[in-house]
This record gives sequence, C-alpha cells and structure tokens, in this order.
Amino acid sequence: MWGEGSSLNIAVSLSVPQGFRQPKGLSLLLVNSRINRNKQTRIFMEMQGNESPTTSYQSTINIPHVLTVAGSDSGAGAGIQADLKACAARGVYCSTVITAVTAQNTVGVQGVNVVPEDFVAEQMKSVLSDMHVDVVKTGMLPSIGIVKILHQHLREYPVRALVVDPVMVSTSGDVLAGPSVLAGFREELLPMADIITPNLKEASALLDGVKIKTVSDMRSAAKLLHDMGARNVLVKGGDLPDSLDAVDIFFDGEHLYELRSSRIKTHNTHGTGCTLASCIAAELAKGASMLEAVKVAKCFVETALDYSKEIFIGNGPQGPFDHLMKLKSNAHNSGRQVRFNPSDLFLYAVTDSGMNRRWGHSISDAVKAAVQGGATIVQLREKDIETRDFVEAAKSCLQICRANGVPLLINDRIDVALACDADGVHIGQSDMPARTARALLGPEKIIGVSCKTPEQAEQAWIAGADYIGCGGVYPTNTKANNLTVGLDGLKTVCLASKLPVVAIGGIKVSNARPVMEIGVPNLKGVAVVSAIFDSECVLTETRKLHAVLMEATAAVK
Ligand SMILES: Cc1ncc(COP(=O)(O)OP(=O)(O)O)c(N)n1
Ligand SMILES: Cc1ncsc1CCOP(=O)(O)O
Ligand SMILES: [Mg+2]
Repeated sequence: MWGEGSSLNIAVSLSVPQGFRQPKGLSLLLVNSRINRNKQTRIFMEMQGNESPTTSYQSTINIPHVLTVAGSDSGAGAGIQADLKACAARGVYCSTVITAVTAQNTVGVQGVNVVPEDFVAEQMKSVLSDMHVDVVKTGMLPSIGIVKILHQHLREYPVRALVVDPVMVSTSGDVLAGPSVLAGFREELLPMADIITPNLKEASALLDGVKIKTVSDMRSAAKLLHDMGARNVLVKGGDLPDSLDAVDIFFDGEHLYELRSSRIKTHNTHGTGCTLASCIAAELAKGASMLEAVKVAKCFVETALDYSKEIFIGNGPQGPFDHLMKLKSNAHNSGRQVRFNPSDLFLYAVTDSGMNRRWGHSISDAVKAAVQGGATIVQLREKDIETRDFVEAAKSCLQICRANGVPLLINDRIDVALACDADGVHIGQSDMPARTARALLGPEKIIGVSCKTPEQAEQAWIAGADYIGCGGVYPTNTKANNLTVGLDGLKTVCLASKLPVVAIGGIKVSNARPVMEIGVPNLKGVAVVSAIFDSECVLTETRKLHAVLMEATAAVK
C-alpha cells in the first residue's frame, strides 16, 4: 500500500462534461475557494476565452486524513482522544471508529464496554464510504470479530497505509485485548500492515512469549515480526531494563535502524504508544517516507514528554502528557519535505555582514553565489543587523535556498527563524538552550549546537539537537576570543558525539583536506565564513572549496 517516494496527497481533479475538449485560447481561472462540510477545499474554476458562454467547473483538494480505529479513554491520555490530539498537532484531519469505551483515569482502567461489532462495522462504513482516508491507524481492537470487520473493510476500501499499534495491555497493566485477538493480529492484520509498533510485551506476545530483554533481542524480534508479514516493524524499547537511553528498533525488511534518544524522566507517559502510532500515520498521510515518519513521530513524542514533565493531571502513578500546549510548531506548513540529512553539512556556508559590506555584496547575492558554487547548507550569521532587515533578508535567502534544495539556518535568533519559517537554527553554548529551541521550533526544524568538548556534545544530543559544530579547528579572525581546539580536539569531540559533526574555524582551500581526512565517519563537512565570503567572487571561491572537499572525500573512500 505504501512505498518510498509516494507523492503528497494533493489531488486536483477536474470534472468536465463527457466529450469536452479544451478549445484553443481557453484558459482555466481560479475564481474562488472555500472549505466545505466534508473538509474538502472546493475550488471553483471558470473557463475563460474568446468563446462564450463562460462555464464553471468544480475541483477538490483533499486534506491529509487519518482514520483511527481505537478505544475511547475517559481520562483522554490515550486511545481515540490521544489520536485526535496527535493528528491535530501534526496538522492532519482525523476521523474515528470507536471500538470500546473505557472508564479510565491515571490510576488504571475501571471498566470496559465493548462496542457491538455490527456498530463498529457501521461506523467504519460511514467514514470509508464517504470520505477519502489516506491512512488507517489501529489501537484497541477488543475482539477477533472487530479485527475481522476491519480486515474486510480495508479490502473493500483500500487506503494508502495501515499503521497497527497492537494494543494489548494498558500502561497501567490492565488487559485490553485477550489472547483470541492475538490470532487475529497474526493472521489478519500483520500481513496487511505497512508498519506495526509493538512495545516489548506486545512483541513478545505476538511471538509466542519469546523473551525480549536486550537490544539484540529487539533486533531479532523485529525481523521475526517482519517475517510474519508486517512490511515495517518498530519495536519500542521504552520498557527495556537498565537502559539509560530510549532505544527503538526499526526494520524495513532490509535495514535495521537503532533509533536512540535520551530517556525523559517523567511519570506523564500515559498515551505515548497511541500518540507515536498516530504521528506516524499523520506523517505518512502527509507524504513522508516510512523512516522519516517514524523519526518525526519519535521526536514529537519526546518533545511533548519533555515539556509535560511538570504538569499534574490526576492522582495516579501515570499521568497524561500535553500534545499541544507548548508545541507551537508550524513546521507542517514548511516548504521543505525532508527534515535533516547529515550529508547537508558537507559544505556549510556561514554569512558575515561585515564581509559582505566590504565587498559590496547584498546578503542574498552572496548566498545565491555560495549556493551556485556548491554550498550544501547556509547559515545566516548576521550579528549587527536590525531585526526587521534580518527577517527580510532571511525571507529572500530562503527563496533562493528552497529553489535549490539547500536548507537555510539562522544563527542565534530563534525569533527570526520562526518569523521567516527558516529550516532551523544554529546556537552556541551561551545562546538559548537547545531544548527550549526545540520546543519553540517543533520536531522538524534543524538544530545545530556549537561544542568544543565531549560533554557538550553529549548534552547537545540529550537536548534533541540534530548536529554539532566543532571548532575552531584552526585559528580564526572571524570570531573574537575563540579557543582553537585543533584537529585533535575535533577528533576527540567527533568520537564522543552521537550526532553528525561539522568542523569550523579558519578552514580554507589550503587546509580543508586534513580536516576531511581525520578518519571519523560522523565528521560530515566543513563550515566556512571568510574562505568564501571574504572575497570578490563568492561563486569562484565556493567552487574551489567544493572541489577540494570532493577530492578529499574521494581519497578517504
Ligand atoms: C556550524 C557552526 N558552528 C559553530 C558556530 C558558532 O556558534 P556560537 O558558538 O554560538 O558563536 P556565534 O557564531 O554565534 O558567534 C556557528 N555559528 N556555526
Ligand atoms: C562562527 C565560528 N565559530 C567557531 S569559529 C567561527 C568562525 C569561522 O569563521 P572562518 O571560517 O572565517 O574562520
Ligand atoms: Mg551563537
């Protein structure tokens, strides 16, 4: 149902009368648009041309849509309520088929009332026969009959992807689906699932009680579940004993990925599984690849957990977290499709207003030349510019960068990054903490942090950064009082860092090669200011540096 590179689900269909052919000189004109009751944007178009009369036709754009088939949680931390909030936070429409109503709070599950099977079927038909659903996500499926109904409906109304969260036991330990449902999962749902997201207990139950106690066990479990028919498997290691990190294993049938992040110390974890699966579904509905969807979903959950550490709802041991309160991400509106690719760090161009003034270059002309010369990422480091001018310059640079598929980051200024919807920020040890920047920017934006020591690199990773900048590798005049760490210091930080690294400080055509050749796989490139911007022809200097980096990488391989 789902494949890498599936396109975004914006379909514009134009219905014209049978036998209609567009006459010469006739054009389509968008004259009006509005959202109707069925969440479709209706676009009214008119045919205009020499010939009269003018004819009106209608066209539709579908909004990404997830259907969740799950149980209701009266405490609203998990189940249908979590799914609705997760989809809303990710900017996706969510319809619901309720399979059971639970009386539940932060203490546990006090009661379960299973919805009659024929009424589950009726809800499913109502939604699927009327609305365009991109992705179906399943949660609590309390009976084998309901599993079968779901199976039948998915055959009758195929969707682009099926995300199966095999809910069996609540976080409080209450059983939500008995052993008979297990057979249904194995026989009916796994072979249809584009991804299945079991926790350790669920993975073990699906595999006839096999013990899963280590990351290596998780890897084997992911492979076995894949063999049972699921196209992709995410085994969640939240319950892994003695693990300081949150480790999940993702297997796409070919590659195993170990997705690691720091474990967030909080009791407010009720509903994380439902939220994660719904976020994956939402990202798939928007057109992301499976791995990208999983990574964004994991980052979203971590950020929400971190910012809900202090909230207090209910008196039980496991509270809900807040999907929306402090996550003000507008990233789903962003023009970039891909979040962050470490290879973007290859030739990292950092602007400097003083240098541009000296050579009579505008910021956008300098950025354009750098991008044309081969820069793979751009950072606007404008230390002495009015905020208003900064935002304007950033907007025009963003257009240039977007047109060339190059990410644009803002140095220091999270407000400017938000104002122009830049792709991310670069922050130093005395700038805003990376964790706070992440909460403000949301899970999709790129965050880079300057680090000179292994400890700082560890902290950057814990805080949710995407890469680190390490330097000054060589002495520099561009940044005052900057400690030089040298090639050895760079290597030490790279070896300690779980994140990709870009080297910075005094790097130019004549000395870039030894940097690229330090022989550490996570050193992904060099960041330069004066080497390219302190020159009359930014294009030529960038090209020269690009050639040196290419040679150095070819020699290393
Ligand atoms: C890629 C990259 N690495 C390091 C820095 C330095 O950032 P910071 O330490 O915050 O210093 P300023 O650049 O703000 O003076 C960077 N900008 N980019
Ligand atoms: C911003 C920064 N951070 C560490 S060194 C440095 C300046 C790099 O500039 P240049 O490439 O001109 O040496
Ligand atoms: Mg800074």
